[in-house]
Amino acid sequence: MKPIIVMGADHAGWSMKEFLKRKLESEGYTIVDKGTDSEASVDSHDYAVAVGEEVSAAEHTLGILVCGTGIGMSMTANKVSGIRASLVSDLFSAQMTREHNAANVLCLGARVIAHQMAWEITKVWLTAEPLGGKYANRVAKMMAYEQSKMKKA
Ligand SMILES: O=C[C@H](O)[C@H](O)[C@H](O)COP(=O)(O)O
Repeated sequence: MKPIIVMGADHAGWSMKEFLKRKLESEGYTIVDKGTDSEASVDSHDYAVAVGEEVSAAEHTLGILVCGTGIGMSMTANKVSGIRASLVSDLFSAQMTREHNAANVLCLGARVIAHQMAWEITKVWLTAEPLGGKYANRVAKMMAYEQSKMKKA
């Protein structure tokens, strides 16, 4: 079963988000678009939180965030509990971040890579699956640390 894809972008990433959304819809994915809807200047933070919270709350859901570099999106999304967001610019990392790190949000930089490269990365990222075993144990440690900090707060 294909995951639901929650997407978000700031003004710098809007065009790439729209491109990827069309591609994903043509491949049969269901998209939840959290905006933005134009190239008017906005703050990436708002979209990273909106996508992160939805991915964190819902089963069988993955997120894709696009800003100029992908950096602001990834930094902010990783503040949301349950989110493992990774900024990816190459195909090997796209595969590894799913297989080894079980990333649940993909961040892309529209001022760093071309639209077509973003689509190639997205396809690899969505095809790769977390490998489990020692990798799952490492991800579990990561999430246990987050949970321990939340309890103290
Ligand atoms: O990490 C942040 C992103 O790259 C933003 O897309 C970028 O900072 C936006 O810059 P500006 O508001 O100057 O277009």
